[in-house]
Amino acid sequence: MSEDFDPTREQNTNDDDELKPKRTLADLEADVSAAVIRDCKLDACVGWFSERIRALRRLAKIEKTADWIKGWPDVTSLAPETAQQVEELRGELKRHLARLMPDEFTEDMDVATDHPDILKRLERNYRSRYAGSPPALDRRIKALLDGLLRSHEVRLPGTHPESQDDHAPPTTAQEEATMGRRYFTEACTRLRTAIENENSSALFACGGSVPVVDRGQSGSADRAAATTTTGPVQVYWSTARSDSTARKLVLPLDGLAPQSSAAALGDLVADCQPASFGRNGEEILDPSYRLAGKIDPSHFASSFHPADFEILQMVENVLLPGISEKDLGREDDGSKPVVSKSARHYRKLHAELYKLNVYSGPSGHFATHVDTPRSESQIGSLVVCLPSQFSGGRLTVRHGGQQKTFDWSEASQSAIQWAAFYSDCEHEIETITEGHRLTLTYNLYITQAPTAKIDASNLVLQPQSFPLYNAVHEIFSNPRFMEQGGVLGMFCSHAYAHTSNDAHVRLPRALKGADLVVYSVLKSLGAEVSVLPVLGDDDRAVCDDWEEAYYNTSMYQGLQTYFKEGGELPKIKTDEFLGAEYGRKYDLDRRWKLLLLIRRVSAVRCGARILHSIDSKRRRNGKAEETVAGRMDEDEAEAKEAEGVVDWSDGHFYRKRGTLVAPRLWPYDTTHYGEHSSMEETTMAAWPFMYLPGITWLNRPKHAEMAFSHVTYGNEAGVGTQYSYAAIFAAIPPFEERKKHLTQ
Ligand SMILES: O=C(O)CCC(=O)C(=O)O
Ligand SMILES: [Fe+2]
Repeated sequence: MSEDFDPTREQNTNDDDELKPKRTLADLEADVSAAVIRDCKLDACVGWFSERIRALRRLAKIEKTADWIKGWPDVTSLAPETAQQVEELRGELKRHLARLMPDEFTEDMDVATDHPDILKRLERNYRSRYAGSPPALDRRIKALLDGLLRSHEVRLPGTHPESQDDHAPPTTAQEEATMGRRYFTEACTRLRTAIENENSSALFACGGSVPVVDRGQSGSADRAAATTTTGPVQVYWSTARSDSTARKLVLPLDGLAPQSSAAALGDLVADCQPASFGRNGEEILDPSYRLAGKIDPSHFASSFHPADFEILQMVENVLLPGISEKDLGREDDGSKPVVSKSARHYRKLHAELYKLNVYSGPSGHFATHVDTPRSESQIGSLVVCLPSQFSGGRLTVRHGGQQKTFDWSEASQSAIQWAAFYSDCEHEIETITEGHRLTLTYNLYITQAPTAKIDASNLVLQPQSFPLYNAVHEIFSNPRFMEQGGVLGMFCSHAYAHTSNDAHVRLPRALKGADLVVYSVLKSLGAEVSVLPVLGDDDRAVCDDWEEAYYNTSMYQGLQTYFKEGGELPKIKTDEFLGAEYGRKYDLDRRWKLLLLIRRVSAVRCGARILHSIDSKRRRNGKAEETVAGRMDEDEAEAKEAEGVVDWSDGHFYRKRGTLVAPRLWPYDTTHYGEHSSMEETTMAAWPFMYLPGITWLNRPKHAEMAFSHVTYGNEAGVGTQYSYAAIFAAIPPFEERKKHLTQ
């Protein structure tokens, strides 16, 4: 779409009056709202009826004839009892219509003859793809819908008795609104800062060392020393070319025994194969990127085991907060373990030996990379550096603008040193200038039965101990902040395999670092929290309905006429998926409001664009007054002021975009659906999502994951790929409800 596209170009007139729009954006918003509300009410009534009539047919075991597919069966051909039931349902439909739209419908109307429009809707509904088995809605997405609905309901035009604050002097009400808005923006900014601080202080890597002592002197009876120090380490290896007898190396080198000599170390180094690394799914050898040797675990063994030194417990304490000695239920004296089942159950690490690597001076190194996860449950990597003299070779791990460096050269001869970090953290090994840096690498997996029930509020056992807690507590304590409830969205700080088959059982349990803190803090303060995928970048959703609408000529031309000539509002194109189904089981009023909430309406944004074009034309003619362009600029300035915080509070709910959110974690998929369908329909078929307006986003996405691929046809066949982002959503209860969580 070109910025200077000017739809009024062909009009070639200088007459300003002719160019002056007959309607304003506010007119359009009001008209669109009215039209969409009417549509939602109609659809809700029709959907309600349609479900009942379908259930009735199934119950009466009647075949699905054309008659029924129309949703309006001919009662004369039915058994009297069924005919009566159909009539009762029709009566109910009329009552519903008459109640929701008294200006248009009455109870004594004849739907079939007076309202063919309703019959058409009915048939469409009856045929709809999801008519049979609507996807189940889980508790968490319901909480989001509730939160959004509650926070918008008061602002939806025509859904509440107008002028509640008619009695208050208008200026006071206005001031109050402005102050409320200012507070909201300011509170969101503070929240965002608190989350960022949490991100930057959260640990993503840890390390330690185990000094090598001469066991002959320290004595082996000392049990404490057994876990805090180590004797020399033995490494056994074999190679394909050597005979079957294993070779042996004892580290650190003592230069006395043949197996602890420079020659033995030289043998091991010589028996290594060049170490590759993964790039675009391929194993690559590129010494400029990685210069190292490796031995696979099938060809070596060592006397070192991380479990002997409680290294895994230490890593668990840092990378899986929530698991501590205390949480594991050990009494202080270590005697009677009182197992807190939940804590023990949740998050433990399992280490799997992956490689022996040797980085040798003067040029061994490994440039910045991220370790390829070997499975969806891999959460991190553990590197154990065996005692062997070397210089250089610092390991630096980075996450979210922070970094941690492990310099093992100084104690390289005298200790086993180790580091562990989350899998998605970038890291690099600087050049080894001298000696040999030998490491054992382990993949760290999170272990629990994937079916274990999750109550993630317990994951971080003391959410109160985090500074974020105080920030959230304070903000939640203010009735100005989402007084009616609302929804906060935060993109995850770490990457997760969130489009894997079992992601929905692993998350939120596998949340890392600050993500878990955010999750637990919000949860402990009464929010309903979930991790869900978002398609596309916050409000700039993947399926650009704006572009679609822009080029949808009938709507576009209709809107032009609407503005220029004061014509009728064109038919409003809307899109919502899962609409009726998501309203199922709710009462009728809730149902139409839900429809209204999740319906994607692009007419207002399309109209704003058209007005903008007209404005530019008029400006060029030198007669601009207060223009839409000016208003859009103002909006933009306002948005900037909020620094990306999307604020719903102005109530112009068709002017801002919503977010495409999948109602749960879907696995990656591929589809051929794209052949004759729009991108949006294809997305819906492969990866169903909901359009949710009014989420307050506190940050921007960081890690994308492939959501689905689709084969495209048309001029050129190809494969398209859609990405999604894991985000934490918090449905914030209304002030009155959340007060009870704020007592501490
Ligand atoms: O040896 C190290 O410090 C890190 C090794 C590493 O990054 C790897 O093997 O992927
Ligand atoms: Fe690595």
